[in-house]
Amino acid sequence: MNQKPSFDLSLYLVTDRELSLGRPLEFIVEEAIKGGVTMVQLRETSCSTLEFYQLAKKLKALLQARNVPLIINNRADIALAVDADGLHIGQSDLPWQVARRLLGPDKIIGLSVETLRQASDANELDIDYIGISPVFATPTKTDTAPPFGLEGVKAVCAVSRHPSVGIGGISSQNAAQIIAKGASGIAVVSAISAAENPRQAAKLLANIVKNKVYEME
Ligand SMILES: Cc1ncc(COP(=O)(O)OP(=O)(O)O)c(N)n1
Ligand SMILES: Cc1ncsc1CCOP(=O)(O)O
Ligand SMILES: [Mg+2]
Repeated sequence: MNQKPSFDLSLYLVTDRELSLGRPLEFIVEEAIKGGVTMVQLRETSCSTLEFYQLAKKLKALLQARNVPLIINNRADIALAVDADGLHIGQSDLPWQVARRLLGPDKIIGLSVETLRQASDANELDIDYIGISPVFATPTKTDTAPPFGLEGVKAVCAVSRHPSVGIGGISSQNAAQIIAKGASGIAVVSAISAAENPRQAAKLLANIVKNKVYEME
């Protein structure tokens, strides 16, 4: 019998090939895992369905071998096609009930919350984690709701029964504060994908999340 895989939100890499300085996606993901990434979301904003599917298939093989869950952004069809571990949806995506019906009880479903009200409403939903979105303004995604800021993260964590990750503008400079406000982890795009050394960047972030401290180098 299948069971929902246990998952660790500590350091969640969200992919973006456009920010990866010309390096292949597999390189970024492999290096990030070596540095301590615990979850990976395939999020590619300008790519055909065929290419998205092919990337998902490649990542599934790579991540399964390393015991790291693969989450697909937005596309339940692709999550099903590659038997991914889960799906991340936002407030304007497929409704969570439909996602749950399609994927079944054993897959991980993450939902973005953009307001405190959405966070408290999410307590009634059969989802597995929430993304606090965005914590800070970020050039990586500009069509967002107003940022929560650190006090917003604290308020969301206080009302939510779900584990949470902060996302948006997170770096080694502010990661510890997000964890200190009650989030289970951080989700990052540019802090790893655009880093000169993605493995080192992931290592530093993983250490900060684990120890809740900012360390120099
Ligand atoms: C972990 C995580 N949190 C939030 C988001 C944003 O989702 P959404 O609001 O649906 O925006 P898009 O990513 O679809 O542009 C996320 N992807 N991951
Ligand atoms: C996908 C997403 N959802 C909210 S902000 C964001 C992008 C985060 O990117 P970065 O970590 O580079 O700020
Ligand atoms: Mg979405």
